[in-house]
Amino acid sequence: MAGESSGSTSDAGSGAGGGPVEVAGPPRARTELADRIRELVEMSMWTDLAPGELGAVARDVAALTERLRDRMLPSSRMLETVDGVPTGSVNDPVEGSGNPVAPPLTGIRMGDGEMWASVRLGDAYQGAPGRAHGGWVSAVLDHAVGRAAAAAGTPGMTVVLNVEYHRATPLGVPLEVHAGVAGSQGRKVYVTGRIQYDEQVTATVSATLVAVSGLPARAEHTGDGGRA
Ligand SMILES: CCCCCCCC/C=C\CCCCCCCC(=O)SCCNC(=O)CCNC(=O)[C@H](O)C(C)(C)COP(=O)(O)OP(=O)(O)OC[C@H]1O[C@@H](n2cnc3c(N)ncnc32)[C@H](O)[C@@H]1OP(=O)(O)O
Repeated sequence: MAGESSGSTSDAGSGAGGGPVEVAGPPRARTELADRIRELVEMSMWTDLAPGELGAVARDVAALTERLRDRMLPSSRMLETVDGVPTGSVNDPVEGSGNPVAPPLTGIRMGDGEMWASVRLGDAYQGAPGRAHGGWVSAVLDHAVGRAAAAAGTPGMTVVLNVEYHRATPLGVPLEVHAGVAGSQGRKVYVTGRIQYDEQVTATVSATLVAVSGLPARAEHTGDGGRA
């Protein structure tokens, strides 16, 4: 996979010069499909079509789903492997640009035990009126701390996630996400992180992860979906 411009990611970790490493995107056709589905979801929240027209749109959507069902993998993309290693970043429900459920994360940069990314939470992610749902804010931070731990070469599972919501996290704007490993003890890896909008930190996280052997220290994009 290494060296391919689409469908593979850079190693999680520092670049040759020690600086952050850009993470390449997945195959364009998969991102495009997921983007169009995201727009569909968002528009379903805004549309004021009459019920009869909504019914017709629903039938159109069902027809598109049938078209996708036409040719299926033996198991869902969530379980796809590359060289026998389970991978997740394209299909991840937080990060994955190929997963329409994901906001997703964009402009991901990996450093040594650190990650940075942007995310825009659209109207579908609203909790309290006009602000992002706290569960999604937590999900973004959980993912960020997982990536930072993996970037330190100690991929693991979150066992503690303490999120503090300092102020409203706004919808529909580019938010900046950062997480970095603060220390470790045995298999436990301590990671802190934050989400901010326009220099204002809206939420912070302090997490403990337990390093689990067998998890990949790098995230690769999946298979050949969308390239054909
Ligand atoms: C995760 C995939 C990473 C892939 C990386 C790929 C590359 C990067 C790409 C993309 C980034 C991906 C980012 C993913 C983001 C998603 C993250 C999630 O959704 S995580 C799901 C929620 N968390 C769980 O479901 C864990 C549930 N817990 C467990 O399954 C077990 O506890 C497990 C496997 C984590 C550890 O179990 P044991 O049996 O191996 O180990 P024991 O001995 O119980 O614990 C080890 C140490 O941890 C402490 N510990 C365990 N739980 C603790 C807790 N709740 N609080 C404090 N310490 C705890 C223990 O006291 C022990 O400490 P002492 O070594 O004795 O000092």
